[in-house]
Amino acid sequence: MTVELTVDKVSRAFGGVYAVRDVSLTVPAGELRAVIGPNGAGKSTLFALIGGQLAADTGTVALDGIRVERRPAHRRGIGVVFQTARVFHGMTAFENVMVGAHAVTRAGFLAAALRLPRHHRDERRIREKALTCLDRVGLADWADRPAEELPLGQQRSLQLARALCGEPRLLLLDEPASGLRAAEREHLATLITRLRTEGLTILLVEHDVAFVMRLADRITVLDLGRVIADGTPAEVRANPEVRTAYLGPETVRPSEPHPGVEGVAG
Ligand SMILES: Nc1ncnc2c1ncn2[C@@H]1O[C@H](COP(=O)(O)OP(=O)(O)OP(=O)(O)O)[C@@H](O)[C@H]1O
Repeated sequence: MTVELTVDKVSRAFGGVYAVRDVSLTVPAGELRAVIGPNGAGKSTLFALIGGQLAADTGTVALDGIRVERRPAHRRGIGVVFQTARVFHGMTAFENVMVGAHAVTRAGFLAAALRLPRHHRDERRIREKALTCLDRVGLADWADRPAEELPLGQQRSLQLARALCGEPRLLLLDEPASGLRAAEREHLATLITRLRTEGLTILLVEHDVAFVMRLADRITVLDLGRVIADGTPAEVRANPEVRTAYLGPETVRPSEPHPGVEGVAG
């Protein structure tokens, strides 16, 4: 089920200004790749171009060599957890995940409306799948709780469960650790690592550079819409261009560690 992601020379401009320009990257199957960069570097735009929430002006996106950039988001086989995503209020954790699972049943609306046997089979399958997804993120015991009552860390896990129910081959996580407390971050880090071990290819945008350095196999660094570095966490940490992008040219001295890029990473 693992899949390789290839982004080739993707660009997208807003009002004549490039948010993402000629970005190319390859994430081998089963890799956990982080994308970092200063504010406005183009990280969220790049994610939306890969996930299909935004159309690219030029360039291609392929999964295992099959181009998907013209497909709508729900037909790309990509699960996305957005920075701004919220759980659905007034629904239990289980029902929240059911919404994700419904997206992948094929029998669809007509079968449901006519109450065909196929619909009942599907419904049972969806319920089982939703429970499995909750279990995968450690929320099985919380299935019947109203989603909005879960602590923020568990709401994030719930969003992950919802994305997993769409049976993605690639997972895009946009700042999944933002706003979480230390213990919740730890839990999330363990969960993401486990999903990767289970065979998912994962792309992660995160401002918490320490979190990223610990988790990622490789890191791609964006600045002003372009890729300025790509390498292992150690390579990226040592890259002078990356330090300059984060701090600005005047403030960087080669011998000086940068708290964002190096200091926190130990
Ligand atoms: N819908 C839009 N309309 C106009 N400009 C946009 C739009 N989306 C993004 N931009 C611009 O594109 C550039 C890249 O934005 P983007 O949100 O992708 O960066 P980012 O790296 O995710 O930033 P942050 O870390 O602050 O979330 C910014 O200059 C932003 O103002």
